[in-house]
Amino acid sequence: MTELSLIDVNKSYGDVRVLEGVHRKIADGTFFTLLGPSGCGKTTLLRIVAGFVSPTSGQVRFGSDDMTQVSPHRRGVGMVFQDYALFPDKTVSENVAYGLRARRVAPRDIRTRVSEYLERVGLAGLGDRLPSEMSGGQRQRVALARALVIEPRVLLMDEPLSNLDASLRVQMRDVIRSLQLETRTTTIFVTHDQEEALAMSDEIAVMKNGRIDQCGPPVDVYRNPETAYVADFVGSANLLPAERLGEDAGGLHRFRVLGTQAAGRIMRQSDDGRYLMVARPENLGIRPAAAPDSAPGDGQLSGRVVSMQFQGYRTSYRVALPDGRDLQVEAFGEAGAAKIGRGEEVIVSLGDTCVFVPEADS
Ligand SMILES: Nc1ncnc2c1ncn2[C@@H]1O[C@H](COP(=O)(O)OP(=O)(O)OP(=O)(O)O)[C@@H](O)[C@H]1O
Repeated sequence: MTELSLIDVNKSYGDVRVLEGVHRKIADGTFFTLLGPSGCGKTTLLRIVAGFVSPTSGQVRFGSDDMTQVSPHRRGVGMVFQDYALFPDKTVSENVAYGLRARRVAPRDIRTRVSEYLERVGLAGLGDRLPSEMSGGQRQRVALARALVIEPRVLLMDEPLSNLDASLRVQMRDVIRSLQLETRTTTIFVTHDQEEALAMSDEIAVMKNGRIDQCGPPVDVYRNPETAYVADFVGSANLLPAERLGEDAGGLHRFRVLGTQAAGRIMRQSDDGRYLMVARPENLGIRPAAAPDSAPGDGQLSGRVVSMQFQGYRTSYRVALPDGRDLQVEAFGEAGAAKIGRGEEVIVSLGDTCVFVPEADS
């Protein structure tokens, strides 16, 4: 169990700044996810925590221990990689035993702990197989057992699910998260898959160009994105230009949005006073314009359905607005029962859960 501190971590390769001012405390036992597109610095940060890469400046601490100059094999980290990185000529048990042998644990204890961890990952009885005789999901379970059997201070996982097919990926999320909760190992998990990050994490750090753009529990990051980048990267979002009109009682701000008005919270102040409204597709309402009392009122926009996809429990609509923009709307339950057809005129209500972010990215 370890609290992990990243203290003003910077990394440059020549003139290229790969990490800039990464500063974060990760509480003991947290499942912490680094989420971002390719090239934003996730793997570099993970490798700095592991000790394979030295930061240009800054510190990595495990508890009160400064690990910045400590070599990787002395940090007590367990690692799981995308490509499993198992020894192909060693059996499953030998693979799992590797870290214990290196630590000179007594052979009898090694046997006990290896079978305990094989059981924990659901591979009891398969210890004599070679990795080549296992499926992708099973190989990743071996890698997980090998990383956890040493009872690491910190577990580091670099896109561990990316090589698995879609349904196995979803199943393995559960395996990894359950084991992490059982062992309470402080974990850093790298992914570019926002769904994976939302489903598994205690905290998500959304990275952009070597910086953490926003960090928080999944529900917070999803509901209260502070930038358009985060709103767009985590879940899908309609982003509409919004002109601030003033502040209501209760701290809500009133905006003009495409000719109508909407109120909501400002998540981060804009330097130039320009904002975007973030509206999640599932928070927008949709109804036929032909219904009685359907002139668009406050907080409503008129549009026309240009595409409709019925997906059972929900229906996804794309609604074209008169100014040429499209809105994505998701309707669930009865409202989502594909009742509105392609080409129909509709009224979209903006609802009261919209938030506002600066138009310009910081
Ligand atoms: N050894 C290196 N020398 C020079 N540049 C490097 C080195 N390692 C990484 N980089 C650069 O640092 C940036 C961040 O790379 P990193 O692998 O950390 O990104 P990432 O977010 O993990 O992306 P991916 O998901 O594609 O692995 C990239 O622009 C990469 O080209």
